[in-house]
Amino acid sequence: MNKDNVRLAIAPIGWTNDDMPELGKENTFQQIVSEMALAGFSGSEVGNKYPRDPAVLKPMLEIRGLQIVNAWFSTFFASGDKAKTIDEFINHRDFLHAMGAKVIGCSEQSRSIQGTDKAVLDDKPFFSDEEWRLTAEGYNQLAALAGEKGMQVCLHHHMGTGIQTTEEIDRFMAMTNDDVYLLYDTGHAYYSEGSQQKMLAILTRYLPRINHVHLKDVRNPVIEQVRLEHLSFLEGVKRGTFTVPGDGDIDFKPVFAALDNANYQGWMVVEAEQDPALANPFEYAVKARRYLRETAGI
Ligand SMILES: O=C1C[C@@H](O)[C@H](O)[C@@H](O)C1=O
Ligand SMILES: [Co+2]
Repeated sequence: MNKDNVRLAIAPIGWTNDDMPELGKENTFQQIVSEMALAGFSGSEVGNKYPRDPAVLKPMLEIRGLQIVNAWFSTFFASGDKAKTIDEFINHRDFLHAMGAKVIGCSEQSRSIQGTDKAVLDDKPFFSDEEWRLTAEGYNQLAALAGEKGMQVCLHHHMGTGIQTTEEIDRFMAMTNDDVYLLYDTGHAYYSEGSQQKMLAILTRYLPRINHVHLKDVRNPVIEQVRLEHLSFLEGVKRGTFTVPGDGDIDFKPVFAALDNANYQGWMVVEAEQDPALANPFEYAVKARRYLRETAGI
């Protein structure tokens, strides 16, 4: 891939998991960011151990050659919580803007089962026409608010939510304006659609509107356990659904080729939540960095 176009970040979720704070609670903020830098990454997303004051956070990252590239934001438009979502979004946008980030990755969490004990492959929500209307209208407004600061908003399609499958991503992208972008997450696309081919089809269809990429690999045998035992998303994570690129069953070469051919300019973020007691986060960060050097040439 063209090194001038793409930069590499890693998410803290391998060290401390925001969805299950008991995973990695012993890992400190300073350890996390030091290990990210030592593994050879130049960006990070934001985790629950990070100081939220830009005046404190920025110098602690800068001294390690790191910058904040995005932070997760949950929206609740479909369930009618527009005013609260917009209020919180403005605070979040201003924090990310102060940190120098350019994109704001959001996930529509109305009726989401991602953090519950429901079976992720059986019980996901499906939005009504009215819920779709509210969601699209909300995201169009978020894009305008992001634009006020020269930033862009993107939707993180996610397992267990109303915007998970190819059809749902298609509907979301069709109903929103062109300044609403897609955060493409390889792991969630593969997990939802069950094949490399369908995972790639989402990527190639939306390349011009993808402005942020999460690189997650998956372990097919664990997804099979989730299916057969009707497990929740989080139970799957604890059993090892996800791992770093190159360590699981996804072939990332066509992902890199498609992004490169489309002249993708932006961040690619290694995001591989697993139990840090079973998968040492520093070891896996180094493994991911080596794989990206060898396979993507970056
Ligand atoms: O971007 C993400 C953030 C996490 O909190 C989430 O559950 C994970 O799977 C993900 O893709
Ligand atoms: Co992600």
